[in-house]
Amino acid sequence: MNNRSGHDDVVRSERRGAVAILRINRPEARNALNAAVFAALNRHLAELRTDDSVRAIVLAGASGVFCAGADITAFDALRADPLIGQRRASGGTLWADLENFPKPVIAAVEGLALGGGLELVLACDTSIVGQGARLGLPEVKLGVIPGGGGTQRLIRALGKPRAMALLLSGDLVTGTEAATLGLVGKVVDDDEVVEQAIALAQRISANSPLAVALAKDAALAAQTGSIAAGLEHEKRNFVYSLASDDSHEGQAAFVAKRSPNFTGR
Ligand SMILES: CCCCCCCCCCCCC/C=C/C(=O)SCCNC(=O)CCNC(=O)[C@H](O)C(C)(C)COP(=O)(O)OP(=O)(O)OC[C@H]1O[C@@H](n2cnc3c(N)ncnc32)[C@H](O)[C@@H]1OP(=O)(O)O
Repeated sequence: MNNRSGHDDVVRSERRGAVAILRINRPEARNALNAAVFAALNRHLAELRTDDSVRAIVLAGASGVFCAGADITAFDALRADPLIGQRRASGGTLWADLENFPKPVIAAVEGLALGGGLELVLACDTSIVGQGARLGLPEVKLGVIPGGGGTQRLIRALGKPRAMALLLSGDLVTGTEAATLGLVGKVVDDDEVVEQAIALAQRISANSPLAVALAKDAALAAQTGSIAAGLEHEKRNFVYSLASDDSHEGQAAFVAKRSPNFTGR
């Protein structure tokens, strides 16, 4: 079905054990983001948040492309949306919901991650990118600027000189260059991206879900506050993890020389 109609399968979900894979599915528009995609992503995340059988998420795109950014043909809808000015970012709170999701989210970037597509990557915890992929924030070439957190997350990821060069030129970089810059987690062969992202998600899923959530929560605090406040946040989470059933199970499994069976409590 032509997804330009905004049909509900604009985001497809599949499972690999404890890993949920979400695929943006608008190949006819290079997986460009529109209201239907945002609504579907929000719905899937809401379901996965409370599904204890899911321990990690992989975000990917259909047909060998991650995402070509916001749907440029939807700009009129954005202009007409009275809430855009009041929203923290265009597209609502998806970006922050993704960044603060209580389970790890890994972007599997094949082909293209442009504009809002790269902003999705930057909101994820980490990313696996194909060496030949092209990434960038070309918004300034369209007379707009990133509206999904790209100006803030790019400078935190790369530092001012490198971030400004990409942000103000709209230049694209390859997956290999992105890895060298520190824009992505890992670069792999183009045909291994999704499987490597799933493999990373599966390794994370074997760990204590509670410890993973507490570690992510503490690490994210480093992006917003002082190191003193971040260390206090880490200490609170450490003490909480030490008192958990999972920490007792991890200790017992080590002593008994067996694999732990974590419950996330
Ligand atoms: C009202 C409530 C709002 C809800 C939320 C809505 C979305 C809000 C998101 C807000 C995000 C924050 C701000 C972000 C802004 C942006 O991301 S701006 C867009 C940045 N991206 C680009 O500039 C990329 C534009 N596209 C291209 O450069 C090229 O198309 C390509 C991606 C490099 C692919 O080129 P090629 O392989 O040569 O194929 P094409 O023929 O060019 O494209 C194939 C078809 O796909 C359509 N398409 C591609 N990109 C987009 C896009 N971004 N938006 C819409 N459509 C796109 C292209 O038009 C072709 O379609 P057809 O002509 O019908 O075949």
